[in-house]
Amino acid sequence: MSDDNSEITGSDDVDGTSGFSTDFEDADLGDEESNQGLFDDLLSGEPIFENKEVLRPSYTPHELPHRSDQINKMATILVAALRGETPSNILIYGKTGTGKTASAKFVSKELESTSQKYSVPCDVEYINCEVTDTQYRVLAQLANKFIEKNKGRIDDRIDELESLRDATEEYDATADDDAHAGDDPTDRTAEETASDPFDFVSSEETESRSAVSSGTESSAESGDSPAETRGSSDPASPPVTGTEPGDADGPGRDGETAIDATPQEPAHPLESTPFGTRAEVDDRIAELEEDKESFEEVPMTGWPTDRVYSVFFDAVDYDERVVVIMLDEIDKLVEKSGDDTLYNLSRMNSELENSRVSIIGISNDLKFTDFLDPRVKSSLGEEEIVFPPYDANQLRDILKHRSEVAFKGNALSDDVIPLCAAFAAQEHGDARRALDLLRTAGELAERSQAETIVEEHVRQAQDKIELDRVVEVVRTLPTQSKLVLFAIILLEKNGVHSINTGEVFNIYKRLCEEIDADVLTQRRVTDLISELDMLGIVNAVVVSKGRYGRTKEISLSVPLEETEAVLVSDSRLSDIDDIQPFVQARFEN
Ligand SMILES: Nc1ncnc2c1ncn2[C@@H]1O[C@H](COP(=O)(O)OP(=O)(O)OP(=O)(O)O)[C@@H](O)[C@H]1O
Repeated sequence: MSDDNSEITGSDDVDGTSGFSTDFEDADLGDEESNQGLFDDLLSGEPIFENKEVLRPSYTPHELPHRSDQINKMATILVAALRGETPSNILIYGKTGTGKTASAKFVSKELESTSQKYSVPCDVEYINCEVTDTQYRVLAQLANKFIEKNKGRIDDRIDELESLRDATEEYDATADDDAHAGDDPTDRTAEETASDPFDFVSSEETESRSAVSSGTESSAESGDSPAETRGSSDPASPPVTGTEPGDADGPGRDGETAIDATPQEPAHPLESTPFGTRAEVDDRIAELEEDKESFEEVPMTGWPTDRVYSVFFDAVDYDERVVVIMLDEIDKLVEKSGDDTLYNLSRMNSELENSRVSIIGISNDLKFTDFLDPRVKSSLGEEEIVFPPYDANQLRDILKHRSEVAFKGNALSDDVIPLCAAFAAQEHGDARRALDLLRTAGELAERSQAETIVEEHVRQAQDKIELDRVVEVVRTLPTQSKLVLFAIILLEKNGVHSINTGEVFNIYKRLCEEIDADVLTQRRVTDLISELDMLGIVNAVVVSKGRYGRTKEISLSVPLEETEAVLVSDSRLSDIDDIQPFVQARFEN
């Protein structure tokens, strides 16, 4: 057995790059000799980053400079939820990277934590409609989230009720014992309390016993019966269960327990609860178990939408609470599947009995409400908050805040942040782009083992990000557009300048034949060239040829080799072999 272990240990050694060694001696030797320092050099350079994660889009910052107006406005509207009222619906607009999602998430986090602090039930649910883009999926996702929350709450309640039942059982058993024993309960109480003052159960037992003494013996004198004692208290005040305060079946337990449970008159566990007997507690537990069983999760496809809606509706209305539903990229939902979801969500409040729903819609597209039913439009846009683009100075502040945590002390030269901010400000004031630039510049500096990030790294980062964008756009083009682009690339590669549509079409046709693709008409190919122009991949300008009319002159606006490499990585286009002679043959014709 120990041999086996030594083998495993030896082979698991991270330094053992020469392969598996079977005993410790080999492994030790391997440490020295087989390690060729692949990672050592990289590790030895002073790392530029202190914490790179804070520059990633997934990181939610604790501070959002230049967004306090928008954040305060959101908070002013949503505070209604903490008062148990329904907040107005909110529409948030702004271009990409202007901090809409980050601000909305920040506010909702605050809202949820404050609601917990003051025990006001309020739930916020976030949905990204770019991913969840049909009514079915939105409702199903919401239904399942609320079912999960409901189950969690039911479990908590059951736990509390079980503790209450146990405490009652114990209390009753003790009451019986004492009634038969005829001891002096007061003496025993004192002894037990002294023996372990911090033991909750024993002290509760103690209290129970003294309660028995006062409830049975002394009450005979005072005329109080235990039932009367119980009944006399406020039904809304808390049970003495020893469990954490929660939302069992009546709020506001804490202080009152302390006041009620005087040493002389310790409370019966069911006092101040809506339950008269242990059996009633058991019935309530059974009822909750049944509720829990009755929730049926919605499958991700297959049900009629009205069934999904009704499950969602019941799940939301199961509890008294305010629900805030945050629909990010809401325009994508409307674009893909119309405004039915928003219509259904916005009319829910008139039918809900226990809960209230409020919607926050977030969109990049200022015009999407033009496509909404007027009723949905007015209900959704009760409040509108605009997120303007950041200017270069604001981006500078944002980057400064983040860079303090992200980088080592002297890793940034002075001109880096202003340059990143300036580049991103040109791109419609996009904070995401600014952060990407800064992170990529840092990575490039780290890769070249530089000690500081300088202006040149930022410029390289700008080129790299641009190229990454191009690669992504080209990679996801439909095959026909790829063929048109390939034709343009082949022409450029062969030194053809001022390429016209006819030339592109001829090469395109040959490429289609080569890979057995349908050949589109020249008019359609012209449209595809215009689309490539709009994506910034080619530049197509209309030039007048005098009496020969007008024609389009096309040139590539992206790096040729990298773009070609992306195209041939497509399995269909990679079938085109020996491209060079093929194009030349075309020109010799
Ligand atoms: N004021 C700010 N302070 C710090 N970071 C910010 C600020 N505004 C935006 N960011 C950061 O910029 C990035 C983009 O922000 P966010 O996702 O909130 O933009 P958005 O407006 O929702 O964009 P999109 O519409 O593309 O989703 C995130 O990493 C975010 O943390």
